[in-house]
Amino acid sequence: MARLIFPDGTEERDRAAVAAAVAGLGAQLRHLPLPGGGEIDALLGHDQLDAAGQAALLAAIDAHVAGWLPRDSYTARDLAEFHAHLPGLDELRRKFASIHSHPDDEVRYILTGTGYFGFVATDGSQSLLEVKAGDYLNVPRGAEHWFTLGADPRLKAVRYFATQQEWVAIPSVHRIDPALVPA
Ligand SMILES: CSCCC(=O)/C(O)=C/O
Ligand SMILES: [Fe+2]
Ligand code: NI
Repeated sequence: MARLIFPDGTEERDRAAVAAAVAGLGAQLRHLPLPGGGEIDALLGHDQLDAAGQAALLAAIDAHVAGWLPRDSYTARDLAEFHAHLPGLDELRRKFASIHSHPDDEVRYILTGTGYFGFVATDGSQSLLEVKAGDYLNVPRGAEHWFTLGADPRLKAVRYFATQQEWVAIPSVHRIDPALVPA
């Protein structure tokens, strides 16, 4: 389950407290465990799926989230796959690991792996949310945040787009608190 990490090294692991803190940041965190076994597990086991595999995984997740994420709440979705041999991984890491916002809600459903979403509160304080499989996060348009992968860069997430069909970022004047930058 998600945990919040603060610059002083303290953490919050209580599920309700983490969700409340994320809500206080203007985002929404929910948890929907993935269905076990069968086709999904086999697909999640591949670091990089081909187009047919990606389509099959997205279709399976569509069915899984149908009651949770109404189809009319997004116009497009795609599968983000990160792993150590992903071409351009370092550039992607740099792109995501600078504070930015989006003109569209940033809606992510984590399928496998571990990732970190950083947030800037209105008072300027920063915190890091660790997310894993089954975590659903909605960062509303305009909310300042960043994203980093863990030491093991493997992560798969479905990205849902409410309006534009692609990733657009608006840079922030803020810089990440050094205490929240991985050593
Ligand atoms: C977990 S999906 C990749 C990260 C991303 O799309 C984004 O905008 C992070 O802030
Ligand atoms: Fe983002
Ligand atoms: Ni700001």
